[in-house]
Amino acid sequence: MEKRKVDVAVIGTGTAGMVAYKAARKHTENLVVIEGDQYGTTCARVGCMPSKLLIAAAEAAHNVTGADLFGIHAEGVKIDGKAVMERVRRERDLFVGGVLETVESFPPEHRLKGMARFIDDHRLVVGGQVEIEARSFVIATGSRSNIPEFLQAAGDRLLVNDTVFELEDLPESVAVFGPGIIGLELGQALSRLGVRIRMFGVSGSIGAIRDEALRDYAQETFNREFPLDPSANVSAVERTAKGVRVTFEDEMKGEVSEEFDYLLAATGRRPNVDRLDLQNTGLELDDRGVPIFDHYTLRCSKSHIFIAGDADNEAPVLHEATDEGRIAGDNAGRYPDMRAGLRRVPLSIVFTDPQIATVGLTLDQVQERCRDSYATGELSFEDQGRSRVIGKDRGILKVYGEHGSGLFLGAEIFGPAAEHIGHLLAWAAQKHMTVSEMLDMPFYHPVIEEGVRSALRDLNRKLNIGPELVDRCLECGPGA
Ligand SMILES: Cc1cc2nc3c(=O)[nH]c(=O)nc-3n(C[C@H](O)[C@H](O)[C@H](O)COP(=O)(O)OP(=O)(O)OC[C@H]3O[C@@H](n4cnc5c(N)ncnc54)[C@H](O)[C@@H]3O)c2cc1C
Ligand SMILES: NC(=O)c1ccc[n+]([C@@H]2O[C@H](COP(=O)([O-])OP(=O)(O)OC[C@H]3O[C@@H](n4cnc5c(N)ncnc54)[C@H](O)[C@@H]3O)[C@@H](O)[C@H]2O)c1
Repeated sequence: MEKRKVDVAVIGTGTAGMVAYKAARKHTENLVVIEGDQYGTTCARVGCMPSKLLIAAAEAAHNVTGADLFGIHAEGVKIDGKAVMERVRRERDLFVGGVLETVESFPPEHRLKGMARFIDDHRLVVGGQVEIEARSFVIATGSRSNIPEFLQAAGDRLLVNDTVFELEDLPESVAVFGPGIIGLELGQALSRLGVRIRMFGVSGSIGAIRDEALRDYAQETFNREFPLDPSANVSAVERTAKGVRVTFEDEMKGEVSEEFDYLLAATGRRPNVDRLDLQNTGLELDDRGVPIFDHYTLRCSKSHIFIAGDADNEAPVLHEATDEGRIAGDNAGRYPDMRAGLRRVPLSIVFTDPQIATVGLTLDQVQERCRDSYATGELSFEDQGRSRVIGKDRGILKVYGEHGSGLFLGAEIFGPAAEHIGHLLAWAAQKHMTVSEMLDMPFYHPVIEEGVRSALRDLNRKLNIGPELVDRCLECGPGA
């Protein structure tokens, strides 16, 4: 077996791994970045980018078919499924191409292909052929779909995010399992592109929404477009000659069987740490087998091993993978000297319509931190001026603030432009602004952000800080 000795070994050449490699390389030229599968990253190849491309096509279709609201009737709308999927792949390949160029810019002696596993605290075997001894490591192995056993009965008609974008044409029908982030984004997009879908959940959860009222409202909203049961009772999944048959309990009809072309499993993801043979290291693991690590240094236990991205199972989104890769790579490079890295205010956005966004502390974290010492401001987008003008008037915004200090703590949104409002609120939370300070900022008219102002005013009133809330605010302009 070939043996190599390096300062730093980065395991995984996804987003976190590539950023970690670049950060570590500022400290040493004797390093290696390992990839066990394809280059190109989950985000570009089978995640963020192709899913957003499919959603963009769905939005275009929805804008046409929804134009009736404005008195505009588009006749004979035709969705060309092959063209839709071709564009998704064409644009996706451009994003992947950009990543591949970056990987190819790394010196060949720094790149290694093969699955890595630990044989002890300082040594890896890669692809069964190369032994790497390193002073420090970064685990950046990402995550993969977690598919419950009973869904495997769908056989070759079982889709996950790795395979769905490879479909040549849009199918006629898809059973979507998991009304989480992936299921909602892809399921709604498929539905808007004319695919018959039905969505099944187990735990009552919808897209990680914490607030019960918001969750119920979201369920009702999605149910206007496609059937979604977040607590479905599914008794069987079978492969049939045509596709997949799902047997489930319908509230009105009792036991029902429905046939679909495909079954899409969007039932959560698991970190890729189970194939690293971590038992050969001295790392302390949590109950999911993920190394215990420090949030600011990304150091696992008191070791020379760091972890970043989806592998650590903390905040499996792209900008966190990037931040964590930078911190972990820098610390692996400078080890045993270490630095606490910048961790940003949590921000999550789900690209459904209406969108879902969570900012700062979640409702349960607010309750844990403040007990009864917090208040919730609220706004319904149903009578928000700009939202009504553009016909995007479904939604609720909830904002949380602390009694006494008047600090803005966090927010949950199911509504229009949540991707933008989420950023606005995240920036305010990271700057530790009080609700009053946020209300001192300018608000144009007529914009959706005026709804944010209304929610903040409601919050300040409930915190006994703000001015009295008036029913019809004249200075706000009509509909604000
Ligand atoms: C459908 C979908 C849509 C998404 N949409 C969004 C979005 O809109 N916005 C957002 O912020 N996030 C989104 N995400 C999440 C985002 O894609 C991930 O958080 C991010 O890509 C994680 O990056 P990573 O570097 O941790 O993992 P990856 O990019 O998966 O990289 C891990 C790499 O490690 C390799 N590897 C694994 N094990 C080994 C081993 N033992 N040896 C060697 N190599 C190994 C893998 O092959 C892989 O290349 C989405 C995810 C999915 C699935
Ligand atoms: N816009 C974005 O930022 C974006 C988009 C997609 C994915 N992601 C990331 O990917 C991660 C994984 O997404 P995900 O949607 O797979 O996971 P998720 O945890 O968001 O949702 C999984 C859903 O599947 C349900 N479920 C579990 N077992 C089931 C079963 N047997 N039958 C039916 N439903 C079942 C769960 O109750 C949950 O609702 C997310 O946490 C997110 O961080 C982010």
